[in-house]
Amino acid sequence: MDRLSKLYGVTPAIQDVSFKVEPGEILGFLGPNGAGKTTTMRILAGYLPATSGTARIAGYDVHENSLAVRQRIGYLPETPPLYPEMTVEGFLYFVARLKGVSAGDRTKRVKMAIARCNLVEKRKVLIRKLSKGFRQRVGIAQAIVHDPPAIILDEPTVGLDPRQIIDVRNLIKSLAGEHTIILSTHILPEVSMTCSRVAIINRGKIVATNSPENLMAQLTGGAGYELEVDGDATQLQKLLQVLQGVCLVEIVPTQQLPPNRSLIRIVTVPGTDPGRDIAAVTVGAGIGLHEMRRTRATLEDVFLELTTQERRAENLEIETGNNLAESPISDSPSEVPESNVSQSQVPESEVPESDVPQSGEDR
Ligand SMILES: Nc1ncnc2c1ncn2[C@@H]1O[C@H](COP(=O)(O)OP(=O)(O)OP(=O)(O)O)[C@@H](O)[C@H]1O
Repeated sequence: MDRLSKLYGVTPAIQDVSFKVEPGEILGFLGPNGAGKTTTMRILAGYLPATSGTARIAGYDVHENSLAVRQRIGYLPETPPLYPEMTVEGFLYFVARLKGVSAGDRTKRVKMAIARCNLVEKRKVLIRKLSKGFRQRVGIAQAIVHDPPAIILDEPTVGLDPRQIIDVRNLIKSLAGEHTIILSTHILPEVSMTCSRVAIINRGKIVATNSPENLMAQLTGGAGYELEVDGDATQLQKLLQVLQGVCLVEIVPTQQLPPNRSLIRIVTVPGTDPGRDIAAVTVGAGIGLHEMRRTRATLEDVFLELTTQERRAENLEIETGNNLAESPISDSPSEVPESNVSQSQVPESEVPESDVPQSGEDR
C-alpha cells in the first residue's frame, strides 16, 4: 500500500500509510486504540474507500477491483460476520458459495477449513451455541474457506480467554507460508509471538516497520546492563554515570537480593557497548561484582518510545502554536462516517440476517 489516507469528514484517521507485505509472511499491524488499524484493514479488504493513496492485493487495486480483491482475501473483522441460527458447516457452505467457490469444490474446501480450524466436533452445532473462542475459529474458517492468498485479521484475539488466545495464535501461525497474513492488534505479545514483521501505527501514521527483533535491536531504549554489587552503590553510580556510552545509571530498590547487596541498572547509548568499561570501573573501584548481565529493549520499550516521542513532539507543537493546521486525531465520530461506502462495498457481515438462509442446508 502506498500513501494511503482516510479522512472521516475533515478528521484524518490515517495519513500516508505505506507498507508492503511479502508473500507468506505474517505482518503485525500494531497500534494503540484509535490509531487507525481498523480503518486501514477495512480499506485493504475493499470495504471502505480511501480518501487518497493506493493499495494492491495480489496485484489488484483494492478500490478499482474491489470484487477481485474480495475473492482473493479472507477478512475477519473485529466482530466476526456470523449467522447464529446456522450450523458451522452450513455457514461455511454459504460463505464458500458467496466467495465464488465452485459447487464441485465446496465440500472439499469446507472440510479443509473445518479441519484447519479444529472445528470437526462442532460442525453440526448452531453457531449461537458456540463459545466465543469457537466462534472466533468459525470467523477464521470463513476467512480461509475459499483458500485466499491473503488473510486480513482485525484484532483476532480480543475478548478470548488465555487458552483460546493461545489456540487462535497457533492457528494463525499455522496459516502463514501458504497465506500472506496481516493481523492488527494492540497487544504487544501478540506481535512478538505471532508475527515475522511489524508495522507500528500511532495516531494515523506509520512510525516504524521492521522485524520485532530488529526493532528491539535498533531502538535500544531499554538496552544496557544490570549489575549486582556489594554494599551501597551510590559511589559506583557516580563513577559509571560519566562513562562514554552510558545514558543512565540507577540504583533499583529490590527485596530480592541478600542484605548488603545493590542492584544497578544501566541504560546505554544506542549503538555503543560500554560493557568492558563498566566492568573495569566496578572492579577497579574495589567493589565486589556478583553478576553483570545484559538487558535488551522489549517490544514494549520500543512501542512506548515510538508512541510517546510522537506525543511529546506533538505537545511541543501545540504549546508553540505550530500545530493548528494539523489538529490531532479526534476520537469523536464525524458526521460522514460510512456514508461514502457504496452499497456494493457493504461486507457480508453487514448483510441483514433476513437476507440469509436460516438453516445450514443452503449448499
Ligand atoms: N466511522 C467513523 N466516523 C468517524 N470517525 C471514525 C470512524 N471510524 C473510526 N473513526 C476514527 O478514526 C480513528 C481511527 O479509528 P480506527 O477504528 O481505525 O482505530 P483502531 O486503531 O482500529 O482502534 P481500536 O483498536 O480502538 O479499534 C479514531 O480516532 C476513530 O475515532
